[in-house]
Amino acid sequence: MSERPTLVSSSKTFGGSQLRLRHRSQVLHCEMTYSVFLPPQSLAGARVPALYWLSGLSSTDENFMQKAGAQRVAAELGIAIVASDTSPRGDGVPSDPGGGWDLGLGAGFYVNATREPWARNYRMYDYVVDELPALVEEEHSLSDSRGISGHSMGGHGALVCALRNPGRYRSLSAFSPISNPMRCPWGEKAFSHYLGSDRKDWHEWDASELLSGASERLPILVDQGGADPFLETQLHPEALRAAAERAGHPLTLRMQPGYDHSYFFIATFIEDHLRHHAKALVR
Ligand SMILES: N[C@@H](CCC(=O)N[C@@H](CSC=O)C(=O)NCC(=O)O)C(=O)O
Repeated sequence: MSERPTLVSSSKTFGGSQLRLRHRSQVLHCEMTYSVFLPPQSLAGARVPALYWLSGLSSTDENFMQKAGAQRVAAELGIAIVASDTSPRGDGVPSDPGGGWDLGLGAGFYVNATREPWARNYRMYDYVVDELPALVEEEHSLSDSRGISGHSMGGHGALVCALRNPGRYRSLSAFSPISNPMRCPWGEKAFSHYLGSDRKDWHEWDASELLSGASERLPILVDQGGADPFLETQLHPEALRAAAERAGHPLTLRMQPGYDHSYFFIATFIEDHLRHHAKALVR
């Protein structure tokens, strides 16, 4: 069990609390910061469900909380939101030797790295699936009714975390996910560093590969901007659609004409995602 987090900041919003906290991660061997929105129902003593949010490349725990505009509807629905950082951080944590923003700091890809120099710190999968929920459920009196969502690299993370852990999440969605990381430049770069060059080891971290063997058919909502500059090179939602059709997996993939990859797009459709999650989380 991790030691108790310390409060970095606290602001009242929509009758709830927007908090930022730091703690020592046993899994990542570094200090980590996370953000949590607690709805008014939580402050009144209810043990509320939580939506876990995973952000994309170059983000921290703050991007979603500051830009997505999720708090008003989360307060109405009585859902907490927990946003993780996107990689381990701090002195001694390695990053991209080439100085890129698609590997290393801000780019943990929500996998457990097996290769050096990454293996000691880069265990974001264990962090977001196990360590962080255990910590926040205890610290903020959240229920173990969990949903998961994310954007781009975080959309990939949300899909993989849910598909690998039947029963752990009650709801799943993603914005512009990297749907087939084994077959796009961002994923190939990250996986070859974190997991090594044997592509057989990559399958278990690729949502389009995992769908066929999924033992749970959790409905997935995906929104994808039609004017996203990364759509054709990096994201490949058509691979996820094809895998879902082959597997008979319930996927609602909505192409949204004219929208790009930014948080302006996420802010436009976040309410639909929160209501999708609430159907499974709020009883
Ligand atoms: N740092 C880069 C921009 C990288 C970028 O576009 N990141 C996206 C996620 S991309 C896939 O994971 C993002 O969410 N950025 C944060 C934000 O608040 O928009 C650059 O400077 O070009």
